[in-house]
Amino acid sequence: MQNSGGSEPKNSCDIGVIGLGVMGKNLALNLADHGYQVACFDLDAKRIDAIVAQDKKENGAESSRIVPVHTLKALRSALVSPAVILLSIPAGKPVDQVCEQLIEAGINTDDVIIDTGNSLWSDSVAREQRFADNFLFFTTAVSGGEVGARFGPSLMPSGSEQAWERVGPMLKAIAAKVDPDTGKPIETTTPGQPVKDGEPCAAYIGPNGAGHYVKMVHNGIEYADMQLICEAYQIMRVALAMSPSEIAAVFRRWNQGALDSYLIEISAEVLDQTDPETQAPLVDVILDKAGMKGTGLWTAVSALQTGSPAQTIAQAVFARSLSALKDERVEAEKVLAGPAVETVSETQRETVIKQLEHALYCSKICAYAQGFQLMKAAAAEQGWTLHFAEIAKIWRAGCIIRAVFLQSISNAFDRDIELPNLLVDPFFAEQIATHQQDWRATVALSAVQGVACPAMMSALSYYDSYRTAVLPANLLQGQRDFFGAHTFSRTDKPAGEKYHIEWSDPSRPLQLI
Ligand SMILES: NC(=O)C1=CN([C@@H]2O[C@H](COP(=O)(O)OP(=O)(O)OC[C@H]3O[C@@H](n4cnc5c(N)ncnc54)[C@H](OP(=O)(O)O)[C@@H]3O)[C@@H](O)[C@H]2O)C=CC1
Ligand SMILES: O=C(CO)[C@H](O)[C@H](O)COP(=O)(O)O
Repeated sequence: MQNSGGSEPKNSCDIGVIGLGVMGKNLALNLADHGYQVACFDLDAKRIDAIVAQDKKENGAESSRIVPVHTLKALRSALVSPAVILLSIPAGKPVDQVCEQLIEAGINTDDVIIDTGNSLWSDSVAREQRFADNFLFFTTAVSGGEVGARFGPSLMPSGSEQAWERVGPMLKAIAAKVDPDTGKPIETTTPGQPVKDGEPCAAYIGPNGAGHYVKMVHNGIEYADMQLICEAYQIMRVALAMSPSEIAAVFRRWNQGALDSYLIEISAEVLDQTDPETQAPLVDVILDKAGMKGTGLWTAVSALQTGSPAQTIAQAVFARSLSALKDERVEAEKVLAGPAVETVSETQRETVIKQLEHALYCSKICAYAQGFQLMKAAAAEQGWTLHFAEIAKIWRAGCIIRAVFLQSISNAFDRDIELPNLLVDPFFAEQIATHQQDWRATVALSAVQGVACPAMMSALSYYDSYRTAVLPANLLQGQRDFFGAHTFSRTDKPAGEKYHIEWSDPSRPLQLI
């Protein structure tokens, strides 16, 4: 159905979209490219006009494939029954408000509302229960930013299987696609010519909450991946005295190998960009205060709550927090001493860059290992059955962390569905064994040079802790028992048996508690 923008048709649209911001507008156009009739609503009528205009322009047509609607009631009336409505609005209260307004607008109990925002996973669990008598609340977390939403995002759907049966074909259609033979993304950025073949980067994750949890961890990994790349940049910039464009060239080279990823690719683009106003490298005029919307923070909090070690992800969050203390850092630089060292000589440069490439790769393996370990812990806690090979597969294209490396992760979980940690998969264990000396040399160099690399260092400590059969937690347990009678288990007795030393008694007797 074509629409000139004036009429509000009845019962003909396949799907409605509420919220025509960065993501919603592009998801709607993506749906239209796949042949769905889309009714679009936003609080701001200008955004509704804008999507109609953009659609006409992209298609060189007189009329738009988008059906504009100006009230939620009109939106519901425009849709076939049972209806499917996709929300692309800020997470939190707005989602509850719009759900309430949809009830008032006459939504039916068998209509499906899909929240596509970065909602907190526990909110999604609560919403399904809260709205159970009103409609089917479903979610699909989306990754891929503006371009992903337009031409193929990675989707992490969750909710009732009944709703998934209905919305699955639509979500699979608009998702990014991967060549099943190579595992590589099949890309397009041409409006009206969507990729139809290939494996879709959309797979049912599980009950409500599971999809948003997986997306949250995706973002936590995204934070770590970005921070690790930034640390590699900083080491080259400070310790090797390289220019942004020289570093961009290194990233482009790395992008041909194991580090091949969207984030490396865009980092090179950013570093090569000149500021149109000053002609300086753009990176030098971007203020070094990192923003964040919260999903990485939620991941770190969840890791702490589930007792799942995800220090590299947490360090990436802290690195953003520390970056925000710009004024304090400027003052601290004037008074706090760093090491008195020369930058690395030009003759050493290539060796150090090779070591850095391997350090980044090993650290990245650890960040992903932490993310998957966290999802495993959460799945056990929540009773979800998460298919990790499938999750790695749907991250191969469309999303921000898309990378060649995800195929290796998927293979690892295919080899062993119960794999406790990616680090012990034979492929990854061998990769780290091969490259660990370079990783250690890089971390040592950064310490000697006084270049902060919190994520890389924490990843190495994670690796060294994880491979250590006896950690100093034995001394820690002794300390706890000393000051608080917190008891300890013994290596030579069943783990369930608790012991205490009567520390105040000079003879320090051992008691079985
Ligand atoms: N941007 C990104 O890269 C990604 C974003 N996301 C998530 O997707 C969601 C949308 O993000 P994004 O498109 O970037 O955000 P935008 O701010 O660009 O767009 C949000 C849209 O929602 C509309 N809106 C807000 N409140 C309401 C309401 N109560 N009723 C109806 N419409 C409302 C806004 O309307 P108006 O401004 O006209 O008032 C706006 O059009 C968020 O949850 C975000 O976290 C997920 C993945 C990637
Ligand atoms: O979900 C996303 C991509 O996957 C968003 O881009 C995300 O919001 C970015 O997070 P932040 O603003 O905290 O850096």
